Amino acid sequence: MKLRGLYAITDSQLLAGRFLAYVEAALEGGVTLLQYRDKSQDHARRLGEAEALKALCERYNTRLIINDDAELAARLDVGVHLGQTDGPLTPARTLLGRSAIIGATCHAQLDLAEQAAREGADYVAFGRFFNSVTKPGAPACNVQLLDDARGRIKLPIAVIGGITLDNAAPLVAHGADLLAVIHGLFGADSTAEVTRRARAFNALFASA
Ligand SMILES: Cc1ncc(COP(=O)(O)OP(=O)(O)O)c(N)n1
Ligand SMILES: Cc1ncsc1CCOP(=O)(O)O
Ligand SMILES: [Mg+2]
Repeated sequence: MKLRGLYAITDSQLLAGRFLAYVEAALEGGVTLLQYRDKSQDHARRLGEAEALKALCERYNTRLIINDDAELAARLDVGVHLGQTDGPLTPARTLLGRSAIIGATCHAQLDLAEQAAREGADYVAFGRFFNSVTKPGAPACNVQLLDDARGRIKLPIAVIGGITLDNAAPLVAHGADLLAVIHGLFGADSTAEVTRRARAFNALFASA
């Protein structure tokens, strides 16, 4: 499977009261990867929501990724995204098996991406590229990093942080494979607008 296109990420506060409706609207518009990102410790709710997302993803032929939590990913037999403080990649691969998608946060550092590749990641993620309402304190980087990554990083590259339809095109032009988006996708007033945005993000790849 080619990892290229929109990488939709959920946010439990932003999606409160409209969680599954907005996720389904995004899937309707086309989502390559869907990440369940919930920073709470409410394990029962997290399990229930992740199971509901897995069922939705199966209907839309989309791969589900769990943020931070390799154990939950293993329980659901889906992929995981691990940041630099979320635990090592090698045991996660052992736990999840060869076919699971495992992604790694590399901030603005190519050496972290090369290390993640050596440790068996399926994609690497750089960011934040723009101001992010969701994670304002994330380390900043710019498109020069994507230029530098060309030739050095063979894995698909996800970009994240403040990405909207207005600023995403240069990231794709500079080699991004996956646009990882929270607010720029789900910060919409209606399900119809979420679907429109998802389609528009994907269209950026068709013309690249
Ligand atoms: C696709 C993608 N890229 C980066 C991140 C950030 O991961 P991390 O640094 O572990 O921060 P949190 O998301 O856990 O707050 C991500 N989740 N997804
Ligand atoms: C999790 C994360 N890591 C770096 S920026 C970010 C937040 C992305 O959310 P948004 O698309 O709303 O800026
Ligand atoms: Mg994390």
